[in-house]
Amino acid sequence: MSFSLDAVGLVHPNGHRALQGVSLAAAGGERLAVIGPSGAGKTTLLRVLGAALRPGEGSVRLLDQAPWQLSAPALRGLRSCIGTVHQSPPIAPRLRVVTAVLAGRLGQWSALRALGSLLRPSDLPGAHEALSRLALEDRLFERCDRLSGGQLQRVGIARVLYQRPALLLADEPVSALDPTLADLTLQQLVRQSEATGATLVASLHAVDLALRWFPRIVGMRGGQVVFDRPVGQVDEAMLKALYA
Ligand SMILES: Nc1ncnc2c1ncn2[C@@H]1O[C@H](COP(=O)(O)OP(=O)(O)OP(=O)(O)O)[C@@H](O)[C@H]1O
Repeated sequence: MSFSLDAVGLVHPNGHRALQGVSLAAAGGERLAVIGPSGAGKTTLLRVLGAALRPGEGSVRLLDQAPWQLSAPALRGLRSCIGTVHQSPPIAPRLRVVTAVLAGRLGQWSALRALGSLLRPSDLPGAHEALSRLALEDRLFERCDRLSGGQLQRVGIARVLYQRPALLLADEPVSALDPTLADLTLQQLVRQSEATGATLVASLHAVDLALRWFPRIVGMRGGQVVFDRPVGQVDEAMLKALYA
């Protein structure tokens, strides 16, 4: 199993319950889209899958490990095998695009190599290849604060493609992109999953994109999974009820 959640519940520090009784599992290489209205708990779910949030209830296994029973170094090692595409990527504004992309492998490199790469980019062909998949190769040496929101979002995705994680999580990965780029970007995420065997979980507001690119659709509402079906079994009535 790539991940499995059993009866997971999570209450945020302000007392707001974001997840309740969530059970969900996926085998390596599966591709799931998580859809549902704003506030349904999609981001919270992805943060649990990224070992960034520890739920108060239920059990979590990620890449065959129980993250919250690991030592700190082992947890860091597990996190380096999980890649997250954020809605707004956490990228320092003054960083050059090439450095931001190469940072995808910082967790896998020795401290010396990581430091060296920050000072002098060590794998230009790798960064170029990841950026060219998102039509951004001409921005290799641009500073990140000179990019548009959509370009920055694609740099964040190139970084995760370069990382080559075993579990690839994408939180609204195409929210800042026009329809053509959104399609190209999802195609690249799917290709990555096919080429590397990575499990891909993406939260999406664009239901049409979820249905086009993902074989399995998970509907969330009010912190709960309300359906989990192969795409061919998701119909209009289910979508209407989900967003009602
Ligand atoms: N850090 C936090 N502290 C307190 N409450 C939070 C926090 N993060 C999320 N929430 C609350 O938890 C619920 C689920 O939020 P979450 O961001 O997971 O939903 P979502 O489905 O991703 O929403 P959206 O589609 O708008 O991004 C919401 O009611 C939200 O207000």
